[in-house]
Amino acid sequence: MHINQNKDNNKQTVKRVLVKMVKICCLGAGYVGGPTMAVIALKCPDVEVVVVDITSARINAWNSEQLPIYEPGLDDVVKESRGRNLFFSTDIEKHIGEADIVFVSVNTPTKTQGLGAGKAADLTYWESAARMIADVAKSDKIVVEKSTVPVKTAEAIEKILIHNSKGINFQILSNPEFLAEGTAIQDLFNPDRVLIGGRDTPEGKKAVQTLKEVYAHWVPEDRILTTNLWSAELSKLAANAFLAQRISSVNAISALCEATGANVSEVAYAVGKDARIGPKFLNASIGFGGSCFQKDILNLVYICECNGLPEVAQYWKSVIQINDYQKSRFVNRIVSSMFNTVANKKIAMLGFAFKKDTGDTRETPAIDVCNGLLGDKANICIYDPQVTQDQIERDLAMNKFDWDHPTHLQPTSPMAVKKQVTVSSDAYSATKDAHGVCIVTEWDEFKTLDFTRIYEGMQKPAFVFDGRNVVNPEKLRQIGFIVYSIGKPLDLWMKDMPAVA
Ligand SMILES: NC(=O)c1ccc[n+]([C@@H]2O[C@H](COP(=O)([O-])OP(=O)(O)OC[C@H]3O[C@@H](n4cnc5c(N)ncnc54)[C@H](O)[C@@H]3O)[C@@H](O)[C@H]2O)c1
Ligand SMILES: O=c1ccn([C@@H]2O[C@H](COP(=O)(O)OP(=O)(O)O[C@H]3O[C@H](CO)[C@@H](O)[C@H](O)[C@H]3O)[C@@H](O)[C@H]2O)c(=O)[nH]1
Repeated sequence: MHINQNKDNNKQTVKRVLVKMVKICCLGAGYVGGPTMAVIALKCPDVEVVVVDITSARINAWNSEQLPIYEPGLDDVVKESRGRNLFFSTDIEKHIGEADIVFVSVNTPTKTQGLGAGKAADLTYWESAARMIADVAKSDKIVVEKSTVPVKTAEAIEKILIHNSKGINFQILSNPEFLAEGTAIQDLFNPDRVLIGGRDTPEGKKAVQTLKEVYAHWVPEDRILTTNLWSAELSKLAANAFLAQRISSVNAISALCEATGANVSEVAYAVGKDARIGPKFLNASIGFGGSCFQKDILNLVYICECNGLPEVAQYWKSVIQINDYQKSRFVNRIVSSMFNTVANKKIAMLGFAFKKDTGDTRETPAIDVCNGLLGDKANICIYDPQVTQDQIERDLAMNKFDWDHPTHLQPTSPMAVKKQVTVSSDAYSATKDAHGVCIVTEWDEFKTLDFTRIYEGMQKPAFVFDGRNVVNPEKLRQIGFIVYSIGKPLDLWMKDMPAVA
């Protein structure tokens, strides 16, 4: 028995040695590439994962104690695998050359110039990644679209690769990412689904199976969906459009709540109790932000227009129009409540990130609120627990859409950093001597602030404008504040004032 056991062990060892270690290279060490690859490395110790990037500062940060992005749980995941089977490098050519599977998770910003400007996806970074893969590849590769791209991008990428292939076989897969920032690690550990689109050929099916085996290390098989390439690409755009549409729907209702005395939290709760609708993603807010929703809907709108579907394009465009309306409605509430002027008044802004638990500020509604208030000559003092002063200053000096390019390629606007904006290291100093406080990010710590202390330090009348419904308006009114909460019955002070000037 002892001898047999040894034989079995030997057989397994031989089997292990014969199975070649799968090597993955990911182009793009950003919010998607970094966490996604860190989780693959953690869950698949038999796979070597190298994340590469053209921005060396980002790679240096991934190799340091201070990771380049803030994401709960990310530090532990990276520390567990880094140096074992997870590596971060700027040697792009070497690692593409050695990889079996190449993920491409580079920026796909909205075009700012030329055909489709303001709507279409800018595929410059994707195309240069594809050309680099074709240039340096010496063996067959599976190329995986991880970035969010227009439908039919795989076809274009395939053409670039095949026309430059030198006899190498490339299989293109679409494997869009559905993680949300702030919950990226739990989303990756326990995804609702993993979607893999591929060609319906024997080679295509084999490539799908290879990628499926990577995810099957920890994702139950029934959650790994396989489709054709175009369905996978379109599902990603459609999922984001549906999610954003829910927010615009509840935000549109929030305006009606304010006009009628209904309470948007009660309405959303009652509506969400319908099992067909469901309770999630119905929080009225100052408007959605983040690098994805607006960009991806604009991209969808452009694709509809290009396919001769103007009515469908208009339908999705209205989701963004309501979002813009919600942001300007918020600014107008602030200005009209404060005697129609905020000139030279200190307004404290609590939060700047586009949602809690992230330091990401891409397309954050805070930028629009700042610009709206600055247009009315306010002095703004900002506090966010995760966003640096440098980032805030860059955001306020940048032109729309420039934020979504690699950091070292971001054009800086000639506009000087605004003198009317200061940044504080805590909520109490930010609100000291302020006329009004606006809450733009739903950080948990804002729920437990000592508002009596804040009230005492402020100018009177003291206003709170809660764009995230994080404070209890009644409790704040008892302290003495005039309170505006999105979609909630209006303070007597605001009853007859116009919501939109
Ligand atoms: N952020 C999210 O939550 C999220 C979720 C799902 C999908 N996506 C999509 O994933 C893609 C990446 O998003 P992100 O948020 O990670 O962006 P990001 O800006 O954080 O990261 C992209 C990285 O790609 C690098 N890069 C650009 N061109 C390169 C090249 N040719 N070779 C190597 N590196 C290159 C950049 O330097 C940058 O570090 C986008 O298409 C986005 O829409 C994002
Ligand atoms: O009920 C809600 C839910 C969200 N938001 C806002 O909507 C924006 C986006 O939030 P969320 O979707 O949670 O974060 P993202 O990281 O932008 O994730 C979205 O965009 C990613 C990029 O494509 C997708 O992968 C995710 O599935 C999709 O949720 C933020 O400003 C939120 O504050 C609301 O206002 N109300």
